[in-house]
Amino acid sequence: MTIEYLKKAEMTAATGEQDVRETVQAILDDIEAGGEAKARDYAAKFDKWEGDILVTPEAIAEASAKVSQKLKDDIRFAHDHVRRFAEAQLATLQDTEVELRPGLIAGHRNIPMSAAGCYVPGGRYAHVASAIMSVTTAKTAGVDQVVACSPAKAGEGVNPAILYTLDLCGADSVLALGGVQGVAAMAFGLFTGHPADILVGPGNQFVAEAKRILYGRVGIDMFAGPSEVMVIADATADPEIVAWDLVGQAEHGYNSPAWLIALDRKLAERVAVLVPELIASLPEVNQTNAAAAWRDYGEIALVDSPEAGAALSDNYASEHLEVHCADLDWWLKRLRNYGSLFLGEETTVAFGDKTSGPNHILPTKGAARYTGGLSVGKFMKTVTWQRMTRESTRDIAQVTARISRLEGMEAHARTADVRLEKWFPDENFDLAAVE
Ligand SMILES: NC(=O)C1=CN([C@@H]2O[C@H](COP(=O)(O)OP(=O)(O)OC[C@H]3O[C@@H](n4cnc5c(N)ncnc54)[C@H](O)[C@@H]3O)[C@@H](O)[C@H]2O)C=CC1
Ligand SMILES: O=C(O)[C@@H](O)CS(=O)(=O)O
Ligand SMILES: [Zn+2]
Repeated sequence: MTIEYLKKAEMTAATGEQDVRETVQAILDDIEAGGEAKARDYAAKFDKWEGDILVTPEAIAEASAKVSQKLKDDIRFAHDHVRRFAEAQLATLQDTEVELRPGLIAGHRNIPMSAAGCYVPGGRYAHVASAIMSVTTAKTAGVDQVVACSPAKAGEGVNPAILYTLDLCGADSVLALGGVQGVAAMAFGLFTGHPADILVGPGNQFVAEAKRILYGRVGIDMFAGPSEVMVIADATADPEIVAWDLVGQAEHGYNSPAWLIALDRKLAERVAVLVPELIASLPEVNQTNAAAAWRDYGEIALVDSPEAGAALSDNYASEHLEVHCADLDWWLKRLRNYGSLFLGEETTVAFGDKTSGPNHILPTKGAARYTGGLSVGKFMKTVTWQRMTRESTRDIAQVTARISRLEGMEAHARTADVRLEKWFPDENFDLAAVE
């Protein structure tokens, strides 16, 4: 198996991690000590926003009135797919119970969390689709209190289309806060009195790191940082479509990796020429983002077999993975590590990002090795229960007492002894530790 890099990235997803960690920890400590006033200070400092933090129903109505009917229809179109996909996933989460031995019944229940905090990014772009992805999924799962936050722009507030969307999807409250201050406010219940049980949603490196640091005190969906795309393409692929799909995600920001694994040299060389040309054709902000991302994080690797391509792809565990190859079924079966998979050139990451249905809040920085993206299951706790008849305790209590004594846990053993004494007074049991 050989891998030849036609373009190798200078930077990896881990570049600059330590600086971000220190910045984020300092802001979190400050807000934990200083509460709402400190959160306001950071909104003023980073986003120049000094207006209301808790968005009022009147402000939401006013913002919604500014959104055109055509855009409302498009948002509803996307929302309908995301909600129906989430409902289909919910239907697969079944409670269960089983009789493990006569009289011993054990089960599990899926219980939605009570409060969720949904981060909706808004620094560079107006992430309307992210609002749909998190809030709709939380509400479909049955979360009672859904608090959303999104950065406000100086003099304008939160983007009107995002406010309309959050309201449509069922957010219970909305905070005009972004970055670490938004994440902290949702975790600590500032402005709403509803501290989040789980924080979800994508964001830049500061947002993703804030969630990571808070994990443990609250649940998080996953590490959903700067967007990544990988395309695996063979000689059957259209180089222009491949190149656009790489550029399509590189525009997210200067630190968004776009990787190509090519099974054909001609295709790889053509894409290498096309990508900078396509980037140059973009509007200025998008061009600046994508050019930096491609320069520092872009890669083109040439491999000599599908197996080598699949193995390399699994190492990267990309957030988004597109396959433009013959025999898509082989790839579907073989690939293991990705946030979301797009099979064939008829689909593309942007379709998934905006409208098609499966969630776009997905693991980055290799987290796809151990988790998938956001789904109703992330808002659920699968908790277990058990009950037993007195008769069934006879065997369980004896084994429990013996294992507990072997472990040196005498009080555990006595909780078994006491039951056997009370419920089977005429019987003798061997309750000593077994060596
Ligand atoms: N993994 C996923 O599923 C997805 C990831 N994304 C990613 O979300 C990100 C969105 O990023 P942005 O546009 O920046 O919006 P954002 O809303 O995530 O971040 C903006 C906030 O960052 C904070 N900030 C900016 N500079 C800072 C600094 N020097 N120190 C501390 N805080 C600072 C500000 O408070 C600002 O409100 C992109 O990286 C995109 O790729 C977007 C959608 C899905
Ligand atoms: O990383 C992601 O999932 C993004 O590509 C989603 S969006 O383009 O911001 O909608
Ligand atoms: Zn995208």
